[in-house]
Amino acid sequence: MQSTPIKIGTRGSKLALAQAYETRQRLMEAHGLTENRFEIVAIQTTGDMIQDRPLSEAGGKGLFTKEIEEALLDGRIDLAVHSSKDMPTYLPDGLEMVTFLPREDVRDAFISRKYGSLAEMPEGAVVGTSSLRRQAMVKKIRPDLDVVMYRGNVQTRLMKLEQGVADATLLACAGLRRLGEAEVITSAIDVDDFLPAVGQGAIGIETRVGDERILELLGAIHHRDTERALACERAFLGALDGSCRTPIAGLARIDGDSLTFSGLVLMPDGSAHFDVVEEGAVIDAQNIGLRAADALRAKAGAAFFEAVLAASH
Ligand SMILES: NCc1[nH]cc(CCC(=O)O)c1CC(=O)O
Repeated sequence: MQSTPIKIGTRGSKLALAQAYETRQRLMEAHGLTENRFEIVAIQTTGDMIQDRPLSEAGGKGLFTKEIEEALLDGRIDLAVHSSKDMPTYLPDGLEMVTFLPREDVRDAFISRKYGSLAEMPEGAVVGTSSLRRQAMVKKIRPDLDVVMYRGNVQTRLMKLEQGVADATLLACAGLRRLGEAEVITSAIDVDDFLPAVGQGAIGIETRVGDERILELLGAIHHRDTERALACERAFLGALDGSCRTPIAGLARIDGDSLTFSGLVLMPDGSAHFDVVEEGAVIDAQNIGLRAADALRAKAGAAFFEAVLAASH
């Protein structure tokens, strides 16, 4: 391997850095390196700077990736480590995300000092979240609970809980585990009760198209089944909604050669929802996601999607 360090780009949040370190660790182990040949480059993004309003109002998902993608295209970094969940459906020309690390726990975590689960919360108790999907899912299951929306990274959201802004919050189990904070999880919610976001728990690595040197390096840490699950989930999301103003959930589960995808769209207030299940061969992952999107669109109708967008403004 050459001697100039390979530059790993990432956002600067604690979680993003933990994911970049995990990637470096896996690369060093997979290639039997004893000496660090990687430099981690933290890049501040527009999304990190906006703290005063919901991101869905500020223009959606690309906000956390633009500056990192510019660095990748400029050659200031060689690869970018992302939470797949935060990645836009379509990437800029010249970039691709084809490498995935083994997926962490995909479930959402219920976190509270007062109650053991959503079901145990009394009427009128407050759930704080910054995700439209979680808001809608909570309202779907428990219309009698209050949901307050607030922004901030994982640490900020946990702090708001301590300050009593909410009685409970929901966060991805994966992020908490990667931060070494799994002990704050009161209970992990079964995916059949609370479908995760597309890409939840999966670290994706973005690279320049055709950068064989880097792609070959990454081949050693790539996890095939995670790639296929993500291909399915991202096809589903892309076919339904490129923005993040629609509460959408989706999860592909792989068992041997077969893949089962479950998808869900909801009204932000949880008052209506439509779900879909599609199965097929793993090699057909992307088509299964597209089929699920078609089926869901047919079931829900165009008026439903218009109503969702009108309600999430
Ligand atoms: N939107 C923020 C974000 N992006 C990725 C994760 C957690 C890790 C993951 O889902 O892979 C989180 C925080 C959360 O949802 O709790």
